Amino acid sequence: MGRRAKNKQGAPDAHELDTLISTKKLGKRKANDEENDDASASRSERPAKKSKDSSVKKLKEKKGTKKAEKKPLKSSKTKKGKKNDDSDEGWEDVEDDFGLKKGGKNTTLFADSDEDAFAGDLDDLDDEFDDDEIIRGPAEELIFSDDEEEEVVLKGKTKKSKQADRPKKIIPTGSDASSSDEDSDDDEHITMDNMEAKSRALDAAAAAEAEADAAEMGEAVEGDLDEEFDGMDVDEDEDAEEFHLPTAEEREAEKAVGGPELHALQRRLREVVRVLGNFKKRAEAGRSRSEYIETLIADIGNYYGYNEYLTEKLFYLFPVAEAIEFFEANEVARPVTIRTNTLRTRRRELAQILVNRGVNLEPIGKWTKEGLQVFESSVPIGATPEYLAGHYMLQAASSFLPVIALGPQPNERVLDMASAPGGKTTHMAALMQNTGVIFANDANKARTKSLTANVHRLGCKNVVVCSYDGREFPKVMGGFDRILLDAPCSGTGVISKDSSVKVNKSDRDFTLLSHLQKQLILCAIDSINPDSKTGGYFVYSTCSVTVEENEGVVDYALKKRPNVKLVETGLSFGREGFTQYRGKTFHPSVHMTRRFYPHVHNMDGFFVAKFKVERRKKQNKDDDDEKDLPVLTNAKGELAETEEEAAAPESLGFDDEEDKKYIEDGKRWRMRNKKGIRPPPAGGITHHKKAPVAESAEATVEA
Ligand SMILES: C[S@@+](CC[C@H](N)C(=O)[O-])C[C@H]1O[C@@H](n2cnc3c(N)ncnc32)[C@H](O)[C@@H]1O
Repeated sequence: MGRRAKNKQGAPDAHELDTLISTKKLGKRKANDEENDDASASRSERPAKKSKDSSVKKLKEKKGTKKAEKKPLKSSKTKKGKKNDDSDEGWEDVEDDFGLKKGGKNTTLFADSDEDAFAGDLDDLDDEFDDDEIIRGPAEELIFSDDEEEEVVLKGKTKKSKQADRPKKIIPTGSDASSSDEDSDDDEHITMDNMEAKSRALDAAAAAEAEADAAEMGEAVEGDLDEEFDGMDVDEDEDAEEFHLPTAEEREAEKAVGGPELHALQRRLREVVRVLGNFKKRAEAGRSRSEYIETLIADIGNYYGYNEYLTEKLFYLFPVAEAIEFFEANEVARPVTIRTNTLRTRRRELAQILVNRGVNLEPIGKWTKEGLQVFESSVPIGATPEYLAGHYMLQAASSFLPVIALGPQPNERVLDMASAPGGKTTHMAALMQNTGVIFANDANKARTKSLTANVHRLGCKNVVVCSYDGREFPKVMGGFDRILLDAPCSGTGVISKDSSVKVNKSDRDFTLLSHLQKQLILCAIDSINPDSKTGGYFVYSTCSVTVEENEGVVDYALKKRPNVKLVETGLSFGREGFTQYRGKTFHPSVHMTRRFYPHVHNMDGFFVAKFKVERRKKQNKDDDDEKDLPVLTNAKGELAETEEEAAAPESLGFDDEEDKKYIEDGKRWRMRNKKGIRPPPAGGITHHKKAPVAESAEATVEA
């Protein structure tokens, strides 16, 4: 059995993953769909509701058994914390659309996490990520349905809980690999005594697993499809009716009547994967591999509700069997994780308090000293007193990674070029122990509201919030020791959070986004001080898994800026970036970039690249690239004659004349605030130049 399959996140049928796309697994999807009226455009092509097949029934039985096995929170402290709770209360669903039932009223606890990595299609930016709702959210209690199916009522629609069982740990661990149905063992519960030991054990297992995973990935990517499938336990029912791959005409006819019947679609998916596993042996005479692939892509799109364009784009990232795992993982919510705000508390103390409140949690693993994974909670995790006091941030595990890779140091000057709502900014502030300065920028002014709120809530005192189009840098500011560009992207890594991505991205979106990303990456590189004594590092990240938004952008930067090189991210897990992809070849050092996947690491799809920026050498006048370089300016926005001049730290000095009025304004402010004196305006009130903000992210893309 492929180890990747074993380590998949704890979907209700995760323990059955030794069969790659078993009937049960496909059945689960069907069950979800039948009960979720959220039909997307492409899903409208799907067949109308049908009665549940036997596989779904089997799945239900299984789930019922697992529910019965589920144990209540154990610690006495927990019980104490739950004294007013119903015994069946607990964590219902950790998706972004947490469902709450109270007195028949349906409410949504979280609009989204603090982190909200997705920001691709710049049209959803204003509303999607505003976490005010989290801050103000009613402290209602989750009511755990007694129903065997664990259905929750969400916004007037019935939806099956995707988190019926306790989710698996983030990144594959030894315990995951050997996990059976009993993944909610009592001894997995954290206590203050076992926390450190458990963390160490987890870390050792995770490191070993990550290593094995990387090795396996190497084999899988290079391996022939036939080999990939040969060892797999793909259903092979000898008695089953012989499988016939439909012809193009037959598929057209099928489409005309609303697509294939669901059961037939499931079977066809299975069969095509099986055939592709050993094409020579299993293929129908006279049919080509590309016919099978074409059918499979269309069927995956149809089954999981993606448009064909995106299905194909994502499909080719993986060997066939693994692609199915990826699509399947996008149907399951990722675990809820929180980041301890070390400016306010310690992880140990936070864990203790939350355990007392009835939260079942564990450290995420060795790779983070701040992260905790929440398994269950009898209190709303986004409305505890500790949350409100800024002791933690609700933050996807993947979002820790670029900050860890960047490693900002105390007293540095740092730029977070696209920072709202501030998950990573506040993390950096904590690592810098509130020293130095972080310019937290975001082009979308509306989004800086939640950014500012988070900065205040978490007690970050070294953050300056600003709102420029990132492409204005280094014209507005430069000379940074480190920069993070967590770029606007398509969000293909966070489909489990935002399924609209499945249908709302076109070829044009990807072209425009990667163009914007390429512009931003050059501006970020040019804003680094190559002479930084402590840094000179830049991290590029996205919550997308497509190559054109990741390796394609990184490779472009390497070509355009010979003064930068990729360095190791320092992250202990993650797959290597592609150096070759569908006919494209990237710089060999691109292997140092890291990819993270939901089906492998049990976290959102993510990409991280770390660069070291060196001083630029004089460019050859005949260099064709020269004309593509942006106009060089120094930190004051003046045209710089040379690259050295543009990058020179001296250019960052204050211009006394220009700053005089700002200094005077500041003095008057202090007088007024301290003594209540209303100072006369000296030369009138100075209006700071309005920040040039990108009209909107959408406009940026449309441009
Ligand atoms: C992936 S999100 C950032 C998430 C953030 N780093 C965090 O951890 O909370 C990308 C951000 O880029 C911003 N953005 C879009 N276009 C931009 C541009 N041209 N310049 C700067 N920011 C931009 C969006 O408003 C969005 O907030």
